[in-house]
Amino acid sequence: FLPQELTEMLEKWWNALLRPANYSYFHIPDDGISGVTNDLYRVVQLYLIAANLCSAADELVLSRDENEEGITYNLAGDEIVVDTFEGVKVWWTHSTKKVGKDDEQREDNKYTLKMYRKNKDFVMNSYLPHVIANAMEHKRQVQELFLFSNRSHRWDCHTFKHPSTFDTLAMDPCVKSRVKSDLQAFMAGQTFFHKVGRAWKRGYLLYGPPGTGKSSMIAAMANYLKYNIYDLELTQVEDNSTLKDLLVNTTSKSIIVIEDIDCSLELSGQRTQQVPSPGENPKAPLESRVTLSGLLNFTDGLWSCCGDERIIIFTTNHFEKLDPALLRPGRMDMHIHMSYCCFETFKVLSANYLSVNSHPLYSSVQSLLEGGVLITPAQVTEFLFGNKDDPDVALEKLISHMKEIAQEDAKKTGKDAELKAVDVLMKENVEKDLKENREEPRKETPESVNEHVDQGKEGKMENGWDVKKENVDILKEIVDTLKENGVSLDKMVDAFAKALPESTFCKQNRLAMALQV
Ligand SMILES: Nc1ncnc2c1ncn2[C@@H]1O[C@H](COP(=O)(O)OP(=O)(O)OP(=O)(O)O)[C@@H](O)[C@H]1O
Repeated sequence: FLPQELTEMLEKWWNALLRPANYSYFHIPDDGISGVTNDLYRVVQLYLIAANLCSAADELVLSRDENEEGITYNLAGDEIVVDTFEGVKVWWTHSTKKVGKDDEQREDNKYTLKMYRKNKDFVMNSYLPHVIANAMEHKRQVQELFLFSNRSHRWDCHTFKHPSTFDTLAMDPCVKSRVKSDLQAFMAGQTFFHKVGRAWKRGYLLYGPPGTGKSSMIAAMANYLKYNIYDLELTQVEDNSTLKDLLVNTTSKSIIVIEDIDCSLELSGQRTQQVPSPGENPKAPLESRVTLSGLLNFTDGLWSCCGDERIIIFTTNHFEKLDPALLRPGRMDMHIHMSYCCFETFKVLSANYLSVNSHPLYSSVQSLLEGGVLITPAQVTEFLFGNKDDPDVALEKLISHMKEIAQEDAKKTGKDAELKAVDVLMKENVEKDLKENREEPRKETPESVNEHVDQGKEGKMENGWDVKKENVDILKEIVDTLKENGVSLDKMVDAFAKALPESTFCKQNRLAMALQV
């Protein structure tokens, strides 16, 4: 047995002797200079998997990290895999050597990249950047995502496994493809953003009623981009300075979400730092002192550039309540309206939940939706999920629910039309009365109107005016019967008005009031 040093020296000479003069070699050990882990080693490992080169080898070493789900592949001792990039051929090998003695023995692993000497510069300047880019993309695709939530001044980390994707998201197909293209352009936009001097970030405002898929959209975005999510609960943030600490501690390639921005803070008008009033605990956690200007400093001020490739999303159910400062062009780059179900949306949900792309009942769903029934995707999914094994039952139940909504709406609309008709009638009557009497306008009071009303015994009206109860009851009965027979309220009002003798102000008013009841 020869001492280790001598063996190594002989090995070196032997290799040098064997090495053809026209080849160059790059060694990539797992331990970098001064004992720091060499990240390039892991990058090469990922690249060989991503480029499917490992599968070409006959012998592989498999391992699994307890924190990772997948298996890691490595080339076994004598395996050589060939890669070709832009017509240039290179060879990869992997070797493991035991070094040190007894207790201090450890394994040194390294990849060796062999190339023709004439291609050395190309490998340095083009091939290796290609290896790194591909490995990073692969890492992005397979890595776990995390959801961070803020507790006071720090982030708590949770594994994020939300199944929502752009395929499962039901929404207007045009809007969906616009969002996807925008995200793609953003991801690939590093050079562009830097060229035009803009921070590499993008803001989205998602708005719409509850249950239309705003949270699902955020999850779909995160899964699509492979970005972690920072769910920022503003009411838990003490002040602007804590907000700053939290935001500078978010990483690149992440989505920062502030949900229900209209409810998170009384943002409107608070553009200046609030000062705690005397006696108030300056650290009071419930009374957030984050201001709109503090928040805006992070969305488009200097601090927003502490980290690249970040997306900021605000959501709201009440677009109209937002401060115009938040909506200013250039602040939120894209406003995305998540709306009630349309037929296209329904078809996506139906395909996902029931695995059907067409059904004889689709036409009924379509006409109800196109007839103006407002139902959220969340409501639709309840019917589909609850009956996912029986599309007939699922669709029948959904249709009957939608009919109920339509009837409710018709009732409400009827009431609106009713009130509108009363309004018009009363206005016309006042004008007519004034014209006929050619008097100065007289301010009507309940008492003065009552003077017009017949002297019979009264029923109390909602508006405080008194009218004869039996007349109101009869009128209500007639109105109900006509309604049941599908006579519209406008027609009823017309018919009643005509049926009355060329009447006095008080009689017509009584009709109007009765209808209002
Ligand atoms: N557009 C949609 N596409 C697919 N599923 C949806 C959609 N909208 C809602 N859903 C379903 O309804 C559930 C609730 O929706 P989600 O939480 O995304 O709505 P939201 O608009 O964020 O509601 P809120 O404003 O109350 O937070 C989701 O888990 C999903 O199953």
